[in-house]
Amino acid sequence: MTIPASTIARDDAAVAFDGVSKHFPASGESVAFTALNNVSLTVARGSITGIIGRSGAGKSTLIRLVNGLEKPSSGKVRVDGVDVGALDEGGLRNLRRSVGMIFQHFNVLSSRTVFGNVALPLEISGMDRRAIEARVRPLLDLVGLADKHGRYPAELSGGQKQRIGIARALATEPKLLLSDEATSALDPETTQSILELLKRINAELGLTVLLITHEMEVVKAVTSDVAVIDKGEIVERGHTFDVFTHPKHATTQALLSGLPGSKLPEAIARGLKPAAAPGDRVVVRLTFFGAAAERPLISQLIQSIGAEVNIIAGTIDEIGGKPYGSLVVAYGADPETVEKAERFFSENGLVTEVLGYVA
Ligand SMILES: Nc1ncnc2c1ncn2[C@@H]1O[C@H](COP(=O)(O)OP(=O)(O)OP(=O)(O)O)[C@@H](O)[C@H]1O
Repeated sequence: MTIPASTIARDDAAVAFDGVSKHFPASGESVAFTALNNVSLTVARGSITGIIGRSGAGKSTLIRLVNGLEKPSSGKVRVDGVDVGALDEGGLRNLRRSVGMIFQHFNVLSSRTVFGNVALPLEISGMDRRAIEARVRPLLDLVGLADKHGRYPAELSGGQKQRIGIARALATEPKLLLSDEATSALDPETTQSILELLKRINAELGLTVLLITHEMEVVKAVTSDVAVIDKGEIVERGHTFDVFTHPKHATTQALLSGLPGSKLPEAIARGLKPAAAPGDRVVVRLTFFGAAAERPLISQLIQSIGAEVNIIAGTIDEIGGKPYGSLVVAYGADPETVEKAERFFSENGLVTEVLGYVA
């Protein structure tokens, strides 16, 4: 049964998009464009929710609707139950204080120290000096910049600049943090440390995080829930573990194929054939989760089919804290072996995908 988005209780939703479309009218040289088409989506309070899509899919437009930088052409965006499109200037100012945002290029002010950058939104809101000190110091501790409070951004690394961005976003004690490709300009190691920080903030402060990204690695590392956006439409959504282990839409499958560990060795990929000739071997990807990840599956498979099994590629990983494995194996493509193997896979609850055949 499908529950219409409009009847879902709002209480658990930090953000709710209800049939949201966004059309940009033609102007000058550019033709009219529909950036979002009838998007319905809820972001659960306390979750880290990822929205992933390719360049131009509509991610930034979606996130800009949340803090009122854009208004929907139709439909409603609610933050904490409040209809963003109906807010006046004062309402929008209040909303933006309760919604923090971090950016790909950090957007820190080079003329201000680390402390001065984090203090800025509080100065603007008219907070007195002592209260600002009391608010900013613990935030610098939280993001690991306490010893850098008097430094200027030019003296800091990209990861440290993003830590300023995060502390500044948290200064007004928001309930929701929006992250617009916040790790896209960082190297993989720094990305991991920033993602760890976001996870800690989510757990310790109970802050809801809505992040947009084009990187599946980011979604895998940090989110509990994910929505896949393609050409302005949500094409798949769910718990991150479920979407990663059973991707249904071609866009999700394509985005996942870029993850390290999911690729076949080049030499094998080149030699794959779509149909078997006599004596060929079938190449199969096995995906296993939870308890299956801890069993000696390959030795059991060899016993069951009574034939040789080659291991071609394999990866063990964690998605949303749950173990997950992917193994590519090859065995005889003769009907008897294939039937025994399929029986073994179904008895053991393994998800399988035939990738092709090799000589
Ligand atoms: N103000 C605007 N006027 C006209 N078209 C726009 C406007 N803003 C965005 N678009 C178009 O809407 C589409 C979605 O843009 P958006 O920036 O939301 O995509 P995105 O998924 O965030 O992409 P990227 O990852 O490249 O930033 C794009 O084709 C873009 O050209």
